[in-house]
Amino acid sequence: MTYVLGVDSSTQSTKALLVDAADGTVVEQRTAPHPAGTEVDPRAWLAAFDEAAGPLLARAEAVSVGGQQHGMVALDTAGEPVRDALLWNDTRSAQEARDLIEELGGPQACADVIGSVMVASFTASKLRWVRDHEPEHAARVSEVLLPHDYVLRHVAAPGTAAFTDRGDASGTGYFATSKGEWRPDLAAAAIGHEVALPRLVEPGAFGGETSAGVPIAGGTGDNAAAALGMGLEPGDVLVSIGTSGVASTVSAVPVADGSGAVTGFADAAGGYLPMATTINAAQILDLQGRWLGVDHDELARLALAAPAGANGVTFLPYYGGERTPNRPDATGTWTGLTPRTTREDLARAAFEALLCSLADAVDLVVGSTGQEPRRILMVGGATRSAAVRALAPAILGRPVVLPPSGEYVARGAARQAAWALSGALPQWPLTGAETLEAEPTPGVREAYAAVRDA
Ligand SMILES: Nc1ncnc2c1ncn2[C@@H]1O[C@H](COP(=O)(O)OP(=O)(O)O)[C@@H](O)[C@H]1O
Ligand SMILES: O=C(CO)[C@@H](O)[C@H](O)COP(=O)(O)O
Repeated sequence: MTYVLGVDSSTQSTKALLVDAADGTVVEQRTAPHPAGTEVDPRAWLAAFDEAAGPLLARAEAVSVGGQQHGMVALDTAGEPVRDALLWNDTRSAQEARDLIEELGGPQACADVIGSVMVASFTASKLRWVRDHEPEHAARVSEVLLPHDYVLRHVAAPGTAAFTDRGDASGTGYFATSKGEWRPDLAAAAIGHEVALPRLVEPGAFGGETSAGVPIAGGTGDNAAAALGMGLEPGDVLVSIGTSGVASTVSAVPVADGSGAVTGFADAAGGYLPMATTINAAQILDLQGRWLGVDHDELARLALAAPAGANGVTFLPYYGGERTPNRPDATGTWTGLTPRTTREDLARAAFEALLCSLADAVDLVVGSTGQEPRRILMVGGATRSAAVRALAPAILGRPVVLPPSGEYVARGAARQAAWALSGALPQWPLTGAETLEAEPTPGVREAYAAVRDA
């Protein structure tokens, strides 16, 4: 048996899968939590890697990591963090994103250069924020990595120079996505001086090895890894409901959407990954459960006991600011509350708001391709909820393919490692997927849209 190790270093936790390289069967699985917040000491991710993946590494013949995109890991000359990492869901750099867009010549020019219109999530805007608000930290920044690059360097033998891939690089704001090249001048313009950037590893190649000689693939961003893990094909739309809500698809040609609705990232296989991302997703349900004093199962039961439309209760779930639509300073807005509103209505409204927000993201991605999707697939932690599974096809207005419960980012990282090991992208069957169907409830989306557009 040849085993490969795939790791997802995502927003809330590290998930490690030891996988049979021949067919993708998961042999062992471990996780470790990450600290909460949008500003995190990145060394916590290294400890989480050691806890979750460390015990599996000795049995693997290759390893790779998919990581939360965009996070700014700013290091000094000794390779130590200058400050805590600012994550993709930290919106403090919204003005800096606008400034950088203007310096590039406006939204379309920005999309033409980097593939996307920058938002607060992008690494470059965070570098600019540090330059303008923490000049003493900015002056000490000598190298900038993304979360997965930082984890991979920890996994690699001491002295290995950091490496990354074009998928994750395309979310920085200083990478020319359609050309596949760093733009070190844009990184320097963001932070105020030149900084070292990780070496780019080609799709399906190794970038280094561990002290024990286990080869390490280039890794990638978590959404590019999920596309690999799901075997996404053109025409498929993947909806991921984790900390972020994501609608993504794969494309052979780059996207440059000057409206900013769809980001034109690269994927991990040499193509592109048009995406729309929300900042508020699974945690809408976490918060609602806390407010109602119930766990996830009870929240789902309450929601399914209320009628579609939650008796007129609707809300915009933009609690942490939002990115799709681009409202970094937004907060949550509830409407339709009356003396007759029940706990069931409140629970139902949470699922409907989450799914309406995701339906908006799906529409944007579908609109960018101009084609009705071949399949809509759904993954991520919140798909464990019976109410998400029941209401998703009704609100998305289409059947939804649900693969067996699993960690598809980590599976994608494992597939990347197996690719580099064998020299060919292995075909791993995805068996046991279920198709979820329900009568569409367009009225729910109309009510949500009315509040969103008010
Ligand atoms: N049964 C459930 N119902 C709803 N949400 C759930 C359930 N189980 C887990 N979650 C949520 O899923 C989220 C974690 O999903 P995950 O895809 O691992 O996120 P990330 O990759 O962003 O770290 C958490 O917010 C968690 O509360
Ligand atoms: O910012 C984005 C995509 O642009 C997010 O999708 C992050 O990549 C975090 O992902 P999760 O931890 O929620 O999976």
